[in-house]
Amino acid sequence: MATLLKHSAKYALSGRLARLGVHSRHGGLQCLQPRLLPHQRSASTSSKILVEMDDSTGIAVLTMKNPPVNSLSLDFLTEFSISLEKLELDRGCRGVILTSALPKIFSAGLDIMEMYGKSPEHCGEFWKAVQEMWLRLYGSSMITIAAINGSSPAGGCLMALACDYRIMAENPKYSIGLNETQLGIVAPFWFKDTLVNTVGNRAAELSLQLGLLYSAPDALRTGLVDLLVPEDKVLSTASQTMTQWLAIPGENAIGSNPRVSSS
Ligand SMILES: CCCCC/C=C/C(=O)SCCNC(=O)CCNC(=O)[C@H](O)C(C)(C)COP(=O)(O)OP(=O)(O)OC[C@H]1O[C@@H](n2cnc3c(N)ncnc32)[C@H](O)[C@@H]1OP(=O)(O)O
Repeated sequence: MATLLKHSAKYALSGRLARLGVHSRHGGLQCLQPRLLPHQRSASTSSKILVEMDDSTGIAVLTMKNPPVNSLSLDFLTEFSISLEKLELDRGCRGVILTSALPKIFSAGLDIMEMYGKSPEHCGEFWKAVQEMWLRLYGSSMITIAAINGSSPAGGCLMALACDYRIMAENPKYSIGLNETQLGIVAPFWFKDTLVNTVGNRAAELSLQLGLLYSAPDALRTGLVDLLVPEDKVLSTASQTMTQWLAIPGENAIGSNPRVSSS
């Protein structure tokens, strides 16, 4: 089941890339264009996502840049999933760091404008894109680390939860959590499951029923994030942590993850 999830998530979107006509030097699909530095390459794969890949380390940094708050619109989610799929198909890429280009905000969650006054067809497409984003991240065969450099409510929190490890800026003004209840909506079961897998049953129950948004220190206490660091160290710490994870022999860091190995 675990392997199935990994593989189905990995290949579910490959048809979309093929339709976009993006091909690679491996005979598969192209990840990124070459850059001037010999050991690195980098490309802005879309208007809302910047992907910087370091060939020498196998680490890619995926930076969300969808002002004003990195809300997860249909366009954004589509670009996000395509960017992640390109990295998944790049044999040289072993780890992805997810972060934000915007000051004070990681992601404001689902784009509220996508959910009101839209046709059922549009809502269906939007919801499918939300699920694809989650499947891509949660089922990734790469190590994924969220470098949370700002607030991250609701769907933004889900994105972070879908990563293997979460490092947050230790700014007490930043908040994170699945606060859907406070918005008058119920988080879908797979939002809940992702939270339970991270913080455990009781903390997840309280968190979801009360729609709690945690300050960065409280998020660390409850296990919602794994590490707090000064704001200007979030990305560098994520890189160091990734290097440590990638040094685990074989694919053991992925294979030892209970969400993957026990299902
Ligand atoms: C149908 C079932 C769905 C179940 C699951 C749902 C999951 C979700 O993710 S629902 C979305 C939940 N997200 C939120 O409720 C976040 C709301 N936003 C905020 O809390 C704050 O905006 C902030 C903490 C993210 C940032 O605060 P601040 O820096 O003070 O910025 P502003 O509040 O002034 O916002 C700037 C600008 O951005 C617009 N905006 C904020 N959030 C969203 C969003 N989620 N979608 C679309 N647009 C958003 C906000 O309206 C402002 O716009 P302007 O007034 O035009 O400047």
